[in-house]
Amino acid sequence: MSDLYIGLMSGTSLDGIDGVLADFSGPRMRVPLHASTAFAPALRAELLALNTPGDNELHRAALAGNALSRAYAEVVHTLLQRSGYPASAIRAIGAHGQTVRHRPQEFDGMGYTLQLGNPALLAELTGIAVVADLRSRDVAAGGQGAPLVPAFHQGVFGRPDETVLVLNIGGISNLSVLGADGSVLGFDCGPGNALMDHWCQQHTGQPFDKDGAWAATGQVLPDLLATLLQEPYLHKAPPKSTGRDLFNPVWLATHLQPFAQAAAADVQATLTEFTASASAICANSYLNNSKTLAVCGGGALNGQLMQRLQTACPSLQVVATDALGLPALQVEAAAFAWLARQALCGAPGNLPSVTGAAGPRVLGAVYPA
Ligand SMILES: Nc1ncnc2c1ncn2[C@@H]1O[C@H](COP(=O)(O)OP(=O)(O)OP(=O)(O)O)[C@@H](O)[C@H]1O
Ligand SMILES: CC(=O)N[C@H]1[C@@H]2OC[C@@H](O2)[C@@H](O)[C@@H]1O[C@H](C)C(=O)O
Repeated sequence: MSDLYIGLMSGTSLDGIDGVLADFSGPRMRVPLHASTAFAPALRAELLALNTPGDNELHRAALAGNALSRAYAEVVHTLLQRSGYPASAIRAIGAHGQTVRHRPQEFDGMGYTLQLGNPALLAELTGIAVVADLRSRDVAAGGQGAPLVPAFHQGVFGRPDETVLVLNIGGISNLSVLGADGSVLGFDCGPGNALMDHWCQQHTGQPFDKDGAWAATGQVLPDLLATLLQEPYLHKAPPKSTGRDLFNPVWLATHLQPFAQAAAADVQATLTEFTASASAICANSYLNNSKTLAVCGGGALNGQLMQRLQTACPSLQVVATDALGLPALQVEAAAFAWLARQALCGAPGNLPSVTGAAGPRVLGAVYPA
């Protein structure tokens, strides 16, 4: 009998939505289908704006949540149409929502993490149960609420004979350290594509630097790189998580002030090197006996970034997760299908060894079909 879930992810890159159909009926999860859609420009602009305090936020956040859920529903309908399955064949949708604030333990040890979306509307539009708000319970238990994917990474990429390192490079980058003994560590390394995307958009009008081709035309600026690498977050011990609350255009502009005369392509080359270095520092700190650094997220499609990462991690073979059986752009959405399944099974989704929560917790709120 099939055991089908849909996972939907729209992450900190704010590029759009990835959705997968995931089948858990066999001994190994399978992903028979992947669909993605870019955000409509107006929705993207509003979600981006809602990342920083502004006027009339509650109203605007609610409307943006509705628009996001409609876009999520379109991805679900595409997956159903292409697969031929009726809505009734899907047990649940794991819907991440759009993170617009992430301040897990900032305020007297109890903060919040906020993912916009309207899961009730998504359930209504699709006729499928929705599991949403997958981070708050971990935060309530004293955890970071992120990253959540390491437990899923362990199930899919973990090996009994060597430590496997998995690096997700989305808007923010996060590392999972999958021990041969089943132990799992994980934390956010720092910026992923967010800073490179911003600079590229500002100077070329393109939303991202395709294959890192623009960065490849520039020279890394050593003084700027050294300044960026001084960011205190990079030197904090885990558990830790971050987001656009820290790595945003204001942060970048502040660090760039003394380099106002620098050529834009050199800054892009330096941001690419910085992104690779911030992740490589993490990977190189947890080598154990690992041979492979498996990269997922859109960063895996940036050839220049992958090359810089390989140079910065000489003892590891840097590959996209495609080589390990799950394409780079499907991993996060598949993780949210898995998290929805955990919720319906009443099983924990978090790992206290990763998030620092007081214990394992069943994550998410369920909106029945
Ligand atoms: N061909 C490509 N060349 C260079 N960069 C690419 C390419 N394709 C995608 N990207 C980068 O990947 C980003 C999207 O990655 P992804 O979908 O993993 O982000 P996300 O879901 O927002 O991630 P997260 O939730 O982990 O922050 C784009 O914004 C872009 O920077
Ligand atoms: C709060 C939040 O949305 N965090 C995201 C973000 O994007 C990458 C990194 O920062 C990671 O911590 C997390 O996403 C993945 C899916 C996670 O929870 O594992």
